[in-house]
Amino acid sequence: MLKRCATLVTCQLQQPRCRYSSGASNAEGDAKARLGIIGVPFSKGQGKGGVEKAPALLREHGLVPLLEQVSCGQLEVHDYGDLQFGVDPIPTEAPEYSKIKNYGEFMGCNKALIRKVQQLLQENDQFLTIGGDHAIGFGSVAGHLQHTPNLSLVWVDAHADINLHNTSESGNIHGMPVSFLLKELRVFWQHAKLEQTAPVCLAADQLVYIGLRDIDPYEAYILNKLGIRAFAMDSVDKYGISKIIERTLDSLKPQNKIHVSFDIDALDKAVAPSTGTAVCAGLTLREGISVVEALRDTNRVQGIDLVELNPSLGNEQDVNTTIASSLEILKSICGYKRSGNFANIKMDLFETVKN
Ligand SMILES: NC(=[NH2+])NCCC[C@H](N)C(=O)O
Ligand SMILES: [Mn+2]
Ligand SMILES: [Mn+2]
Repeated sequence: MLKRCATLVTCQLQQPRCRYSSGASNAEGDAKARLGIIGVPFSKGQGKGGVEKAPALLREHGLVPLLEQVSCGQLEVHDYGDLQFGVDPIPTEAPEYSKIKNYGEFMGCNKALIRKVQQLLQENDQFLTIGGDHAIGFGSVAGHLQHTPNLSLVWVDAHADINLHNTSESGNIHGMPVSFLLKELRVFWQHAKLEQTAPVCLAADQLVYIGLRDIDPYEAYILNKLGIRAFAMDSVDKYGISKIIERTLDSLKPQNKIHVSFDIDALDKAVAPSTGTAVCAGLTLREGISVVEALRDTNRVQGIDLVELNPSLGNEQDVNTTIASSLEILKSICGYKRSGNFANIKMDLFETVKN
């Protein structure tokens, strides 16, 4: 019996070895891939305090060892701590920006993040940005774009976050980061001087949304006008998540690296209640995991954001549920296989049995 088991394992060694598959392959073959983590405790993109506590909380819940463990020893995780940032002045020539809440705080933080992400990519194969609210999606993706101009962005979210200063109903800048990234919308932000801080921008055809179900009217107009691919929850329900994943992968240029910006409110309230703008009828945890597994398996994911986990919202059970879901998403994107993997087992255990 045990002998058969040993044979079975030997035969199956043909299976591709486990490696941290979500990104650039490592030049030295067997060398571990490096993942750099940066915490961004920014909460000024919306009105609810508490979201700034998420990076420390995820670390307390063992984020770093967890990611090293699920990558079956193929990943070295480097935690760069939390981003330090200041406040930028509001451009005097743009009094309309004062309609946005905390523009100066937003720019101060994102400029620092743009620089930090470039450093992370010089020193690592992949990076993970932990928010904070989704306003930091601008700096994270913009920093990524300055390092790797050929980039596709998968924005997993209940919201499109593509408002402009003059279309936002709330004035909350966590509902706007995508508009700062797109080439086609730069003209609306001309006083932000983005050509100095983030000259490389994203083409609308390299953005895909998954999970949308709360889109403002002007956002719907922008998505339509720019022909942006958006798989809202009605499409997920109509076609099923596997079809949506297939269509997402088909739409990404195969030579491009991938940035996955995951807003935890993409998931259903039942599995992610502790978030500032929860919307019902979202992705199940299994659907969320399937999305990130498929992206990971392309071996092209180079940047990841996990945002909008707010431990000050809901009761203790809500917070624990939301932390657990966040960790499941991050585990899967960093290499955890639900189908199991044996790439890093000690083969000599089987040798002993055989003899
Ligand atoms: N990252 C988020 N959770 N964004 C929610 C944005 C909600 C709304 N569309 C707004 O602009 O205010
Ligand atoms: Mn968002
Ligand atoms: Mn959202």
